[in-house]
Amino acid sequence: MVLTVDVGNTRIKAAVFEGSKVLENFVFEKNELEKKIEKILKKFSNCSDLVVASVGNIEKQSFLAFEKELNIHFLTHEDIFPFINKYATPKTLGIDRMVLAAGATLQFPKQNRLVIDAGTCITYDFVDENDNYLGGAISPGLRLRYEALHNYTAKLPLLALELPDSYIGNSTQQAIHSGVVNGFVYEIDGFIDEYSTNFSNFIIILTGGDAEFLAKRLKNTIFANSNFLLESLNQTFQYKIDND
Ligand SMILES: Nc1ncnc2c1ncn2[C@@H]1O[C@H](COP(=O)(O)OP(=O)(O)O)[C@@H](O)[C@H]1O
Ligand SMILES: CC(C)(COP(=O)(O)O)[C@@H](O)C(=O)NCCC(=O)O
Ligand SMILES: [K+]
Repeated sequence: MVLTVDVGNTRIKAAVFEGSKVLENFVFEKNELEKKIEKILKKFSNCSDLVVASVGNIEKQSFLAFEKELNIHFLTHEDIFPFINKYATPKTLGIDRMVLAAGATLQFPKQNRLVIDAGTCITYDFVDENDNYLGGAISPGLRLRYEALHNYTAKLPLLALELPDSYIGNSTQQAIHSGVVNGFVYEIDGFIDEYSTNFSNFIIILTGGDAEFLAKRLKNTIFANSNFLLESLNQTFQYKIDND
């Protein structure tokens, strides 16, 4: 059994895998890390490996307490990945993006793949049919857009996510909802259109905390898989064992 842990900038997501099958999923806050992992390992005492991808401010040291119980694999860009990394700054590429690209490469062979992760940030990652990782884009996520408008202005309130009535917002609140939610959806549809113009035979994978919300609202039909990062983490680990 393998315990996978994804430390994002908002929350921690974890899952226990038996082979390629998910046994259970968990979501928790950063300050609950040790307590939650302890609890998971008590329930799934057959876990032999803990695999972590962290882009949050949690480092390897936070997991060393569990070293007696299982093997810790804290992934970095120095690990082995199934794609050719063409990013101009491979050392600064987020490990979450590397894991997503690895999962896309392994799960969808011989085709162009675009992974969109709508989390704290929206990340776009493109791996072509020859398994070259080319890069993508980073932009503010849904929650971050609401917070940025409030934090960097004097007059804009902090609003909770709400569907806008129209693209023409007729009040401050509606204008913010339209700008944030419609802007978010238009951006993603715009990127998908751009990729579609330039590449054929490509698959789109949508994941992250806002994936379900988004999938229903995009012009382009794509299926969301909120668990894609954790599944990819499990696959990246299996790939590492097979190829090390
Ligand atoms: N319970 C929740 N707590 C925080 N964010 C949530 C929650 N449910 C949905 N979200 C949405 O998920 C996004 C964060 O996604 P997530 O994948 O958890 O981020 P990260 O991987 O960067 O930590 C936010 O933009 C927010 O709109
Ligand atoms: C872009 C990110 C902040 C996204 O983080 P997330 O939204 O998943 O919490 C993360 O992938 C990161 O820190 N990347 C480093 C820069 C890069 O990928 O080029
Ligand atoms: K992301």
